Amino acid sequence: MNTSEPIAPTVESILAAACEREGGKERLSVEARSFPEAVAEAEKDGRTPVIAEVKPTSPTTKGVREDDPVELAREMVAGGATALSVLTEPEHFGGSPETLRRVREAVDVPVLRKDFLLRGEQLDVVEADLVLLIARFVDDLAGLVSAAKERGFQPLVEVHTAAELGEAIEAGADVVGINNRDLAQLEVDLATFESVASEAPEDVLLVAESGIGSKKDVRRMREAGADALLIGTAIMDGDVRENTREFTTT
Ligand SMILES: O=C(O)c1ccccc1NCC(=O)[C@H](O)[C@H](O)COP(=O)(O)O
Repeated sequence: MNTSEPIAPTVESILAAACEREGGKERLSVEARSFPEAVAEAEKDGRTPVIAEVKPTSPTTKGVREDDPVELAREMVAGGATALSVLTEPEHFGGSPETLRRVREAVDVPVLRKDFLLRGEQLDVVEADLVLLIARFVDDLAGLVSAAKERGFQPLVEVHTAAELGEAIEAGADVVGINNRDLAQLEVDLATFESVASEAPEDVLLVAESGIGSKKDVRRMREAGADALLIGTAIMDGDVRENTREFTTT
């Protein structure tokens, strides 16, 4: 792991499970749906580019959403989502690679694989358009970014600090997610995006992640330079089509 900070016990447990998880048997080759093109299309239509997250549960959410994830995904797209994020982590988030496979087959927007991937062979478990790589947790970030690109995935490299942003750029990231949730302590602060985004080069596509719960938050992240927003909890809480519509229209 790429940090010496103390880590919350839940995150220790997530990482221990991620270390144990096996990779795929054969190297994948993916024909990815372009995320930058989907973002440009949303902007052209006057929709705020939102990655809506199919997140059945999480360590910081109460309860589990039992509805069919494919139905939820279709509703999110009907609400104007530019892309979807699907949890594939089974132990703490109620996700699975099979859920991602079914969702990607059912929709035509780009789909992000949301997991805690640590090694190249773990990329080979299921096809997706984007894969999340968390700078803080990956030892060889440049190696994993290259491994993802070689397979055809678009890596979304997640950072939480300006130093991690520098590592992500150095590693070849074109799409960077700035997570407002501190994965060491699980605290959320939207000021994180504002301070880290101000250090980002112009040509990087910036995604504001976590803790976005209102139109006011959307405006705040957009004003700070977010090209797109990743929203989970606030979309999963209630009518997902209406919630997605609320965030995609300003
Ligand atoms: O969401 C959690 O509880 C969580 C706990 C431990 C590690 C990661 C966690 N979330 C990962 C995410 O990045 C979010 O699912 C995503 O950014 C959406 O956030 P939100 O809109 O706040 O649900």
